[in-house]
Amino acid sequence: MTRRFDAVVIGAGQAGPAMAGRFAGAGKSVAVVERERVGGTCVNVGCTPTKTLVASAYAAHLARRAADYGVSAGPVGVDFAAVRARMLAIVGDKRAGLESWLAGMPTCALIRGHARFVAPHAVEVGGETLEAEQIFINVGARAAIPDFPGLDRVRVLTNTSLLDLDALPRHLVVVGGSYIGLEFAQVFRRLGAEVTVIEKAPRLVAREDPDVSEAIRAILEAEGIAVRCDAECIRFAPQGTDVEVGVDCRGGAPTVVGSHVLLAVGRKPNTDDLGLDAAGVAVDGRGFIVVDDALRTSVPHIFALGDCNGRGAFTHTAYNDYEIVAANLFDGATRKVTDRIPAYALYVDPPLGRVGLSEADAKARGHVVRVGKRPMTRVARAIEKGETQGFIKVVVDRDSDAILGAAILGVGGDEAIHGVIEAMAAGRTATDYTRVVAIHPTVSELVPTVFGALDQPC
Ligand SMILES: Cc1cc2nc3c(=O)[nH]c(=O)nc-3n(C[C@H](O)[C@H](O)[C@H](O)COP(=O)(O)OP(=O)(O)OC[C@H]3O[C@@H](n4cnc5c(N)ncnc54)[C@H](O)[C@@H]3O)c2cc1C
Ligand SMILES: NC(=O)c1ccc[n+]([C@@H]2O[C@H](COP(=O)([O-])OP(=O)(O)OC[C@H]3O[C@@H](n4cnc5c(N)ncnc54)[C@H](O)[C@@H]3O)[C@@H](O)[C@H]2O)c1
Repeated sequence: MTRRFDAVVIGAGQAGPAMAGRFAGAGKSVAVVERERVGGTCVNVGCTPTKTLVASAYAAHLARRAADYGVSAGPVGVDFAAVRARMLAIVGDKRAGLESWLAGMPTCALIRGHARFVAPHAVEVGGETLEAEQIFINVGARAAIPDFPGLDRVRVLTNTSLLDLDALPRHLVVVGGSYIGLEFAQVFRRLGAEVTVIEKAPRLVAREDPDVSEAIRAILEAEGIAVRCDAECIRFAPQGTDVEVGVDCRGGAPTVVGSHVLLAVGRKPNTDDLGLDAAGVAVDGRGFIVVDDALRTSVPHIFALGDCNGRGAFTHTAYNDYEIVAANLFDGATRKVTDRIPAYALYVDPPLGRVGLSEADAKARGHVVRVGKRPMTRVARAIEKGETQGFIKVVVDRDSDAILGAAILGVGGDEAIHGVIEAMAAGRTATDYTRVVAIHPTVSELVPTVFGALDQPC
């Protein structure tokens, strides 16, 4: 059987449902094909569940520190089943909300199953062919599982299967010390597990400046997380019911034994089983769909949005991909993905808010930079809250006074960074920022001060 639509959207992640909504809102027919769960990675196994866990872990951490605030809370216990139940309830609500939103659109059909191209204008789902004028690929990514020696002899977890555990691991070994690895590492440590992080690079979150990496490492180690960097030749072997991880670091023991292992070494686009050849859609060497500045693939009526195009790996970048494509198709705009200023947060606690270039990247691109930095120990709000780890750092182009980037590692850093994001989006200079009158007492109020104290020792 063949059904015809104005548009077919493959994947109900962060861009697809919104795109379907735009078509349906314009009275056009649209099919959304989803092979797993509506809401994709973010809602089901990414942002939403992890941030509920971060919240539970924070509550446990603060309860243990209650005496610091003059509060006696008694012994702190963690009910892992209740933590999970809270997580599942919030995830379930969010997914159900999206499902009912899609179901409420009269010209939108949600079709369950795996979609595969059979021609440039046609995909097949469960024996049925769906034809459309335009096709939008929003298939996301999954955990990369490299072919480590011994992997076939042990059980390892990914961000997806870790969420299925119904008991707290005794000792979680996290391979990969970046976003996914570090968020889970701190969560499980705070919930009561022993945790070791193993990272191949010489430092954690190595795409950040060294001072950021060092501060994050210090925060995690202070909570009892063991960190092993420079780990070459990861290999696995069973040891009873435990798993031995060979690490070959420059220093320290050559193996770490844990009850559970999480692999968090990057993501792989879900493009290998999509029949892209049948449509003539080109991918790069890592399987990401090649797109132009307007997110068109090598086939003009097919667009790729979200993690599968390699232009971003965040929920807000996937959604922004939708905004760009929709504005260009429906509103006559000429928006481009290269206009996007990179911004993101790492949800360790305290969080790292980031925008634009790091100091190292700015220098590598030839900027002569001025840097402003202030530790959280000198931020009134952080002192009052009793959470003084981290710092505010801004990077400015010496010649143009342009704001190049910022990092706020500290309490409220994920929110306070938005002042800088918005200033950069509005094209404001560092001098402009020094004239902002911010609310006292906030972490944000120190950002103008930092811009006004460039090149000064912190
Ligand atoms: C543990 C974790 C935590 C994260 N935390 C954050 C965070 O705090 N903030 C943030 O911004 N980002 C976070 N991310 C990243 C974020 O989840 C992704 O960037 C985002 O979900 C990408 O959205 P997407 O629409 O591109 O793809 P996805 O959300 O992955 O959706 C793709 C959908 O396509 C479906 N699909 C795939 N192939 C097919 C097919 N052939 N046929 C039919 N359906 C198909 C999949 O089942 C899936 O539902 C996190 C990711 C992880 C793993
Ligand atoms: N807060 C957020 O917004 C958030 C949270 C989680 C995930 N995400 C998204 O998910 C994506 C994937 O996250 P990720 O942390 O899996 O990937 P990543 O690419 O950010 O980091 C992978 C880490 O694993 C290390 N690594 C690679 N091979 C290794 C090996 N053999 N042994 C030890 N370490 C090794 C890398 O050096 C790197 O530090 C991120 O790029 C991010 O966009 C975002």
